[in-house]
Amino acid sequence: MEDEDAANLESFLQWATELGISDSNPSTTLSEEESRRSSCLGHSLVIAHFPDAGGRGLAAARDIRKGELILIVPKGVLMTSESFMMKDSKLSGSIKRHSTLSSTQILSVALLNEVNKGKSSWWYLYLKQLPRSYDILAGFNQFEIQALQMDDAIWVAERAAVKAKLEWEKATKLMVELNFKPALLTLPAWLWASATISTRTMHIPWDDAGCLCPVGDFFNYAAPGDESCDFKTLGNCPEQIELLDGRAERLVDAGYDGYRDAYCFYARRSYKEKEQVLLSYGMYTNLELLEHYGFLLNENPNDKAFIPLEGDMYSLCPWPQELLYINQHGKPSFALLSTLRLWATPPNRRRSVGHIAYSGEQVSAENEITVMAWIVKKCCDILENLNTTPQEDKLLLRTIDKIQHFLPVETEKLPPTCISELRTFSESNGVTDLENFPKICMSRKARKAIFRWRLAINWRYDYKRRLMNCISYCNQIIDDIRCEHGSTM
Ligand SMILES: C[S@@+](CC[C@H](N)C(=O)[O-])C[C@H]1O[C@@H](n2cnc3c(N)ncnc32)[C@H](O)[C@@H]1O
Repeated sequence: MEDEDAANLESFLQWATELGISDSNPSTTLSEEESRRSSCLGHSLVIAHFPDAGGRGLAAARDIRKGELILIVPKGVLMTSESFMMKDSKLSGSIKRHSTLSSTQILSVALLNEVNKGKSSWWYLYLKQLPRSYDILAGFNQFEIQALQMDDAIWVAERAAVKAKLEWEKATKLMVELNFKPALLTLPAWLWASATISTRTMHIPWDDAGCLCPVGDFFNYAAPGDESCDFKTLGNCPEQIELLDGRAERLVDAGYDGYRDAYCFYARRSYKEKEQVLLSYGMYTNLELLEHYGFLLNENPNDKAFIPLEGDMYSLCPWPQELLYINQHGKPSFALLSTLRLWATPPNRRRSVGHIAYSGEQVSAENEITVMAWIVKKCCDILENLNTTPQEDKLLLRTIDKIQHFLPVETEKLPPTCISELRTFSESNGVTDLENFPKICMSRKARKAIFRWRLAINWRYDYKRRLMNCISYCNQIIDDIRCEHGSTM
């Protein structure tokens, strides 16, 4: 199987090379040896495996400077609804008769249409490189969704599943017209196609659904941090300036370049040889990464924990609700604090102190204590009402580690909540006897189910840790104020 995968990858890279995909900047003079190279990779990038950071990905083939052009994928190789239709008049004619389908539905049908062609598809070698399954929320079953525990997260997952099913139902007539094989008319096939699009497409200006970009879609993700454009570093890379995101201070590491007629990828920072070269797909919280990409980051600077507020609080907030959150270190956001400070002010004084609250200043020591105490109580209430404590989640994660490594599970040492969740998981995978637990890892399907269950527990554990950090943060502020103003506060 590994030999077969390696052979498939080699054929794919040969195909990509013939079609003009290249990791060399055309304006760079290559050595004779490099010019003879038969692969589109090897000058700037090589395919490598990163078990803890996305699996298959691209590593630096040499030291790379920030801003360097590292990969070019010509327009002709991009898979877009337009390019699919150009190569297939039957598809194009049928799609015209289904004008109510969204651009993403059309791209999903077009992708499945290529899979339906098997070896005769022009993109066959690329299609063989696509993952066989995905872990995005739309594919979670009820048990996996409930394992998220938080109502908001459960709602996001259920919405994703319902949306995918509705889109599939609406596209079925077109897929029947196109004579898809029965297996490709099913919901699992649709979920595969829409997950391929969700996890791998890149933005193009002429189609909202984006494009699939062979080789370019091997880049794994790093969250955008503080990478404002450093013009001094870019001095040697004038082409990068063209990809500044309109506002001239934001560096975009990939984009369609109309001048080159190609998708171009630039290094967002400097890399040492063999380091993984990463791409920022956008700014996402961990729940959004799970929803759209099927993974979580241990350290995500853009992660946010939301807590439900009282109805009258929202009416005092002039900012969008997404700004009312607790950050990854447990600190309430500027908008959340400002809103709560105003809410904790008697209604007849709100007008006069509004400008203080909205500028992010404390209204008074007393007001600050009320706000911090409210947040502490809210976080404690949420934590108490969830099925498991963070410590129990940690135990479950350790237990899952054992299961994944085929080690025996000592259920007698686990608290009842963990046993109950283990039992529900095992029953939903056809094992009634917990002693036999490790055996269920034998099947690929069960391994995937365990992986998704682990993702859900990981997400809720991170959420709870943020709330606990927030409780410590707010209690510390209360203590500091009391210390400063005396314990009567
Ligand atoms: C565009 S693909 C990247 C290439 C992919 N690893 C492959 O083998 O084809 C995006 C997918 O890679 C995985 N991925 C990307 N970045 C990741 C990261 N930092 N941690 C874990 N998984 C990641 C996720 O499964 C995601 O949906």
